[in-house]
Amino acid sequence: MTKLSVNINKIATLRNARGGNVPNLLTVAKDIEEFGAQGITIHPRPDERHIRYADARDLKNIVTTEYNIEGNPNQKFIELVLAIKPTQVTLVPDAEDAITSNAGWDTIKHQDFLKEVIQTFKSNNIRTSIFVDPISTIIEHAAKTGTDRIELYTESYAHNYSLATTAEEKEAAIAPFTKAALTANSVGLGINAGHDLSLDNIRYFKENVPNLLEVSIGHALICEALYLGIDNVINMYLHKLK
Ligand SMILES: CC(=O)[C@@H](O)[C@H](O)COP(=O)(O)O
Ligand SMILES: NCC(=O)COP(=O)(O)O
Repeated sequence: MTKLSVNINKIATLRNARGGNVPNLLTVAKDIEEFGAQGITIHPRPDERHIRYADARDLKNIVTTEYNIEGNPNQKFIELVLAIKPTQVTLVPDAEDAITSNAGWDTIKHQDFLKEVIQTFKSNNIRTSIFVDPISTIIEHAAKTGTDRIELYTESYAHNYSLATTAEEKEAAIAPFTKAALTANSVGLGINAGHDLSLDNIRYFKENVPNLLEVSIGHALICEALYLGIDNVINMYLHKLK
């Protein structure tokens, strides 16, 4: 089974637009779990443009499914995660001014740093995942950091799949991810995935990525919910992820 973790960054973006508390992030998180999602993901960014550090702490008392916190492990982020102790921390190497996450880790260059941070989290009983591109050597070196899982950065799949008009083009879009998953399986890493996954592309991804444990989905899911309703959309994802 592949778990669906809903990224609620965009709910916080909407709330922050008016400076008040509408929509209420905690209520939405609770409802998302009630609608069947098996996890809540947040990605607090240093400028707190959507999720605030206080939200991350408040959610700890609300989330009863898997709580996944993503971010670049600077000192402030590490302290936040250690204070909250979520189910999982996902390390993402994003620049402070990045509009959104735009690359995976270089697990060769940052091997020592990743080892140290991952050890810190794991010794606090927090599952670790690191965000990576679907490249075999990167994944083999990810295993050497001691991380429990990797999160495959799926932007290129989503982009190429959206342009594909033939079976061959769809196969070309997914091929690096199938190969990456086989590598991850062979070195004992659990596999998560995320970024730009959507109702359009999720089923083909799930069908072609062996042992996919979890997907975190935010941007597309919230956009789809504008037309279809969030309870309905969550159920559609759960159906496609069976
Ligand atoms: C790690 C990742 O892939 C991201 O998708 C991220 O969590 C989304 O962040 P934004 O909502 O800030 O674009
Ligand atoms: N880790 C990916 C995530 O949480 C959501 O990414 P997106 O669906 O907002 O692109």
